[in-house]
Amino acid sequence: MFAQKKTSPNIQCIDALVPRSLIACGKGLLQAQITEEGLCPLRMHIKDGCLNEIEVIQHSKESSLSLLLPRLIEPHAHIDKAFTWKSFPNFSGTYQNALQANLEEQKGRTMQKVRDRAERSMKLSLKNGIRAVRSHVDSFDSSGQQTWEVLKNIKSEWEEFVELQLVALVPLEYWTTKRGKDLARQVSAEGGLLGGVIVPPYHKANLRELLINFFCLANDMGCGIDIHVDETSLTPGGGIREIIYVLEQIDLDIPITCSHLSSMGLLPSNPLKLLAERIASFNINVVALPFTNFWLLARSDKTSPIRRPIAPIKQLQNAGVNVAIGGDNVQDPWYPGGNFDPLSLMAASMAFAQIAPWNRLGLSTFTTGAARIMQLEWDGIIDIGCPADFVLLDADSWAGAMSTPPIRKVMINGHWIETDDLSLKEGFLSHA
Ligand SMILES: O=c1cc[nH]c(=O)[nH]1
Repeated sequence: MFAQKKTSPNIQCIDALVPRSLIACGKGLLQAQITEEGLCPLRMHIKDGCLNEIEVIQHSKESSLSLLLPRLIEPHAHIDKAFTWKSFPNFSGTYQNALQANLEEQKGRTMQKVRDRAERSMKLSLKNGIRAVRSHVDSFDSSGQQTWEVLKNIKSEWEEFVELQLVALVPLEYWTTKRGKDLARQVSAEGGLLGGVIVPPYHKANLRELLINFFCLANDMGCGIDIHVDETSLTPGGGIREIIYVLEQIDLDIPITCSHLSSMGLLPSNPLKLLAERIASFNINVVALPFTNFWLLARSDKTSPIRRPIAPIKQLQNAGVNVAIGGDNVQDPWYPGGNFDPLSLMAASMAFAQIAPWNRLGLSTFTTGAARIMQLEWDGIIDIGCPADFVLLDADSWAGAMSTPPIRKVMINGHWIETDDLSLKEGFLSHA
């Protein structure tokens, strides 16, 4: 099924269907066919780890080509607690019980346990076609220090294969303490981001003070911010309004990402539009997290929820906000499913949020939008000179790719990766 060949010792070609919305506008590509799903049949010439030439090819209904994408991005994960569901389940599925089980799990954390979970997360990410992961890290006190230490090592061990960004996740109050400030210095030195949580009840005066302290600390340290905001169905948009109130008082020179923004989706359309415009005016990025939100929020024992709290992805995009979609928790007290599979997340997002990958803005939530949030070196646009960093799917249409998570091959800098046996990292790169 996968069509590849070598045309000379160091040039190889892949004939594939490539999303039109990810191809830089090359004059030579204007005559390329475009399928009804927005896919162009192209011959990709790869040399010295980069895309060297893009050639238009003919494609008929009978000839079957595979779908080729830039490797994808996980902009919001928790690899330190992934796979803890078995020991710390949360059968009630409530936010409160998730938090309680999470805190229980932290008490018995060892460095080995964190390493095992993180390695499993990174292996799955690589195998499933992910090139970068941003993980929030429970960073409170001494267990947090140990977790951070392990993940710092994992980050450098994996850098050749998957870029790992780390966000220190602590209560906002922690950033006012001496320990918090020491942690911020450490995170800054290690190139990480500062994080936190804002959920109701919102005590405005106190929250504003905490936010000013947090923003100024991050700014002084030169650290980006990625904060859990409004993961709730109560007081719609209450936390993000306070963030904006504070941002109006201070000047910041750091990137800001708000993850979740779930309750904002419950606002009526006019206030929602105005709030989205204010979010855009402060260049705040948003990461929507449908799996965890649909599982935890708007719960009641006897009714199935009809109105679902989730970031209003399309309204935010229409207002000019950069939005990505993340997988969030994987098999932990916050969500029992998930597998670091971006294709499964894409398929679920079709149902959760009517996000279609043949739509440019829809696809951007997994590709260019997510790359911008993580400030990755490559924006994910397929162009001459871009890295040959691809995932090739055993599917010849978007519908096929979304119906069952497809078998896939992963290429990094022009080399196919052997992902069948992920026990040894050294064995990943196939130089054949
Ligand atoms: O792990 C966490 C922590 C907060 N909120 C989540 O959804 N997951």
